[in-house]
Order: sequence, then C-alpha cells, then structure tokens
Amino acid sequence: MAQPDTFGRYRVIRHLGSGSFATVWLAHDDRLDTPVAVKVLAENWTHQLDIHQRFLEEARILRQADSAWLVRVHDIGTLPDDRPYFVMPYADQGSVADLIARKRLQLDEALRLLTEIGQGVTVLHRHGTIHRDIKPSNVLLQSSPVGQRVLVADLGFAKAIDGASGFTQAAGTPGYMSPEQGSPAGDLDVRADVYSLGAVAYELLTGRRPPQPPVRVPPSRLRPGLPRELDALIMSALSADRGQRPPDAKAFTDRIRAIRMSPGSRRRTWASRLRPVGRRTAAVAAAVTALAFGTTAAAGSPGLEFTAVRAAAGDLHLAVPGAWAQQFHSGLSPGVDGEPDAVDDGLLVATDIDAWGDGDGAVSGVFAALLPRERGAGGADGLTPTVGAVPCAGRVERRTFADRRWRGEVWYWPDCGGALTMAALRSTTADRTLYLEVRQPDRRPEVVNRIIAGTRLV
Ligand SMILES: Nc1ncnc2c1ncn2[C@@H]1O[C@H](COP(=O)(O)OP(=O)(O)OP(=O)(O)O)[C@@H](O)[C@H]1O
Repeated sequence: MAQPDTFGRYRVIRHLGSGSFATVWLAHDDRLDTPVAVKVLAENWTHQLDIHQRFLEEARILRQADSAWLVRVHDIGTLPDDRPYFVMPYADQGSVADLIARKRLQLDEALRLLTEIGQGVTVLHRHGTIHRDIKPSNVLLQSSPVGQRVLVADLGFAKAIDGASGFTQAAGTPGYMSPEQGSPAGDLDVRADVYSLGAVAYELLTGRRPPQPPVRVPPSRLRPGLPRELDALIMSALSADRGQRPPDAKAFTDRIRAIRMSPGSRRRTWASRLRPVGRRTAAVAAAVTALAFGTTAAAGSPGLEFTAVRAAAGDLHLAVPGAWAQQFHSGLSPGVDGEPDAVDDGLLVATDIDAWGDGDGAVSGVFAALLPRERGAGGADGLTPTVGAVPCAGRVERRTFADRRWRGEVWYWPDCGGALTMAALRSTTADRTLYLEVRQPDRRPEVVNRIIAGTRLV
C-alpha cells in the first residue's frame, strides 16, 4: 500500500493501521495546525455499494451523535478514485487493547475506563444505534489537557435499533459478541452491546477475554478479591439469556459507577497502598514531644493542641493535633500491585492506623511521605496524576499553597468518608517533594494549613 501525500487538505504522515474495510492514516491539518486521523475506505471495497454506504453511515452516526465519549468526525471527502474518507481527532495513546497488553490495570483504573466506555455506548443507544462490535481495540485513548480521554470508535458494524430486528448478517468479534449476534436469525437489541461491555469488563479486570458463551468462570476466579457486586454484574451482562442482562448500557454503567464509588472499591489513596515495614510504634512514640506551639497553634482550631512527631529515619518532622497522635507507623514501603518504589520515608499518625485505609470517616490522622525529586519532575504538577486522581465522589476544592518552606497544591474533598485532603508540595530549600494526606471526620480545613506549616525537613 503506497503512502499517499495528501487527502484533501490533510498532509499524510504515516499509516496507523488497517481494519477489514478501511485504512487509517495519521495526517496533519496544516490550516488548523493539528494532527488528525483519516479513515479511508479500502480500495477493494470501493465499488461494493453496501460497504460504501456503511462506511458513510459510520461517519454520519459519529457526526450526529457528536459526543465527547465517541470519536468525532470533523470532515468528510472523496478521493479522485471515488473512495470516501473521513477525518477524526488523532488518538495519540493507542487503544485500550494496547493498554491491557502493556500492564495489569488497577481496579480503579479498570472501573474508570469501563465507566467512560459505558458512557460512549449509552450515547449511541440514546441515538438509536447498536454498536455491535465493542471491544478493547475499538476504544481509543487520547491525551487532553484534563487527562486521558476515552473514545468509543469503529462503528463499521453499527446498526439502527429500529432496523436491527430480523437482521440476518452475523457481525461482531468472537469473545466479545453476544450469542444472538452469531445466530443468523437473531434479532438484536441494545442488550447485545451490554454483553460486549461485560466482555470488555472481564478483560480489563483479568487480562483475558471471556471464554465462548455460556461463560461459567467469573472474573474473581482469575483475579481474587474483586468486589462481589462487580463479579455478579459482569456475569449477568455475559448471560446467554439477554433477559438476565442489565437492560441497556446506561443501566450497566450506572452500576459500575456505583461500585466504583462504594467504600470497598473506592480509589485507595497513596497511604493506604503502602505497607508498614514492621511496627515501630514504640520507637516513634519515643520521638513524640510536646511542641511549643502553645495557644497560638490552637487559635482558630479550638481544642486542638499540636504535637511534634518525627519519622524514625529522622528527617521528617510533623506537627499534628495531639488527639490524633494515638498510633504511629514510620517506615512504609510500597506494598501492593507494582506501586512505584518512590517513597524515601513515610510516617502515618492516626487515631487508628489499622482503619486508616478503610476511608469510612471514623479515623483522624496524617500520612506524610517524602518522594525523590524525579517523581515530581516539572514542578508539583508532576504529582497531579497521583494526587489529583479522584478518591471518591463529590465536590473537590483545589488550591495552591505557598509559605517559606513549601509550595504546591492542595486538594480537599469535604465528603470523602469525613474530609480528605491530599497535598503535593515542593520544599523551597531542599530537593524533596512532600506528599500529604489528612483525614478528619470533623472537617476543619484550617487544620490542614497548620499541619503543612508545621512539617519540616531536618
Ligand atoms: N482516530 C484514530 N486515532 C488513532 N488511531 C486510530 C484512529 N481510528 C482508528 N485508528 C487505528 O487505526 C487502525 C484501523 O482502524 P479500523 O477502525 O479501520 O479497524 P480495526 O478496528 O483495527 O479493525 P476492524 O474494523 O476490522 O474491527 C486501528 O489500529 C485503530 O486503532
């Protein structure tokens, strides 16, 4: 396949891939100065009227649906040899299939992707369209200023809901396709896509596509510890009997969202992913001294006397409300699922350290960790993906912080099992970054500033 120079005003850069009916090229829109992906009908199908029509129909559906959850179509054209093409934004991070091949996904990341894929399919169902070929390679990922965007793509098999009844041509991809799609007389409805969403969920969580229906091995058998409701939802979506499935993509997605936000699978904050290296309670307790803050520390925070606590390794000093300093852990190491080996030193001070990770709102405390410089290269923003990830539903307040020791950003969730604060702060004097989490059921944001101001490197 020779590389063309241009498609209309789009200058071709390189081949991105070829599917059954089309080829996709990376090109550059010189007028708007932006990369684009151009999908061109394959030469051998140019004169096959039904394929030609279906290609244009894909572009029309995407244009009409015009959704942030679907790949958008900006332009359409015809080449001199009569082949149609359409122009989309370039998804620079590849597909979800590439992502799964690269790494095992954390539960929260898998649930986030599923929620976003489900939103895209919900848009299609509202538009009156069944996708019929939802699978990880048809979900694209694009960088954006606000994080990664998930785009449902490839509507080459999409069908109007009204016209799907009695449709005879089998279409879909084995492993992701509902049993009714494989049967010649199977009339289809949106529950065919719900089956595929279940199959994608299965693969996102286990790394393997489900076996042919009827599926009998639940995902938790391959990945122990999944929330029970999640296992049950995926198995119901994968029911051979579509009457047992959630009725549409919205119902499926709402339940995934609810599971994601439930305390059991809420995104674990950094502190709760760290494993204590032995119990050093006694050693650290010995390092606790009353701090000479006196009444000034308590001003504005009635009843809060601050206490100084030092990490066993010695170079991190915290000032925390004395009432919180019931239990300590010093020296925490990355504990779970290949978390980065990034923590130099960590200190957890809380009313109950064993309940810290539960996030149920009963614990007050502070977790502090020093990170090597490169972790936050490029300013405190380098920590945004870690700190700015959503630990629970609801409002978040984001602000900057600067005093003579620390500069950075603070995120505050007033309703996250009590109030939760996360902060990423650069030392103004040393080559270190401080990551802080503060949990407090009684919601006193001013306490956070006191804690930051009282944190010192020595
Ligand atoms: N907007 C885009 N940005 C970046 N890559 C894209 C874009 N659209 C499609 N691609 C890539 O181009 C390749 C071909 O896509 P296409 O949709 O034609 O077929 P497919 O999904 O690979 O196969 P089939 O249609 O047979 O299921 C895929 O690798 C796909 O990831």
